[in-house]
Amino acid sequence: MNEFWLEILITVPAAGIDLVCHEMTELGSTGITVEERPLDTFVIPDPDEGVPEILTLKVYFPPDLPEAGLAQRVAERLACLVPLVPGLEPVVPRLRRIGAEDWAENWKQHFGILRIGSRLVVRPTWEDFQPGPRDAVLTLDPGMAFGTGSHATTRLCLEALAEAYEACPGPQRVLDVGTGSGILAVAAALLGARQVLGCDIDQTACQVALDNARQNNVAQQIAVTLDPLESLPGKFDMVLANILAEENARLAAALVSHLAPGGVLILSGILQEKEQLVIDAFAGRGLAGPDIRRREEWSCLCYRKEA
Ligand SMILES: C[S@@+](CC[C@H](N)C(=O)[O-])C[C@H]1O[C@@H](n2cnc3c(N)ncnc32)[C@H](O)[C@@H]1O
Repeated sequence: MNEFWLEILITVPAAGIDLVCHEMTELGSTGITVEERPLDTFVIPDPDEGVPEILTLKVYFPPDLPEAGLAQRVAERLACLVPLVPGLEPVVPRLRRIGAEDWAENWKQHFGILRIGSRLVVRPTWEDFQPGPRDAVLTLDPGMAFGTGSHATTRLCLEALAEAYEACPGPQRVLDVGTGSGILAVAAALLGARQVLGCDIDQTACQVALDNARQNNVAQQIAVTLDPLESLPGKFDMVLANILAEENARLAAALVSHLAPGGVLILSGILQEKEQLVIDAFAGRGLAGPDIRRREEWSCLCYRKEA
């Protein structure tokens, strides 16, 4: 692994982003980010949201590239683009070294041991933890799928799920729609579910969920499928869906039809401003609730199907 990277900041008119990225890649850059466009795989970009006219690119070069003259070469490439990109300024950018650990390790600081309710503990693989006698420890190495527990939507689901298992016995048959990393499915199995079915539209997520089930020794209780919710057989004592508000609303009939009488429905991934959209979609479907939990800008709605 490289010990450091070379980082250059360039301000670029929005219309010139593609051309500048192309030139920087030609110069040897192996990574570029746009500061004003943070990538959040969970929030669909708002098509009405205007893009700023001027954007800041952070361009990363590997250290084996000759450092001397790199900023000058970048300026020359920018100068070539000036006739094509009105407003582009071919200044010699400042170059700085950043430690590789900034990338590879720093994010781990934001993902530590998480205790949820009286028994559930989410532990990243690199953290040591001495469990108490009643602790259900979920060990997770975030793969290429959503769900570490640190996102508010997952956290809200985990809290609602853990609460459902405060009563004994907790839900025995569980359906996790949009299982992602499998974090909710694994949590349910560790807390006592006998049968958990996770489904996802993403094949990588299904694989990661299975890996996490194996890592936590609950693979026997968990099945994962790519099949769409509408085609899944069975009724469940708990249905979890950490998907977007619009998707929860679209799937309302199918989600409720998979609930056994008295079953618990936990809906997450709902921006607070979209709460009413989901409440309206689930009204008149024989459900009591919702109990609403909120964290940051997110809401989680919990219902119980009438027995
Ligand atoms: C926000 S992630 C949630 C992951 C995990 N359950 C958690 O709570 O952290 C949403 C997941 O739902 C999946 N998804 C979105 N729409 C879906 C649908 N209609 N059916 C099944 N999975 C869906 C996505 O592929 C993604 O893995």
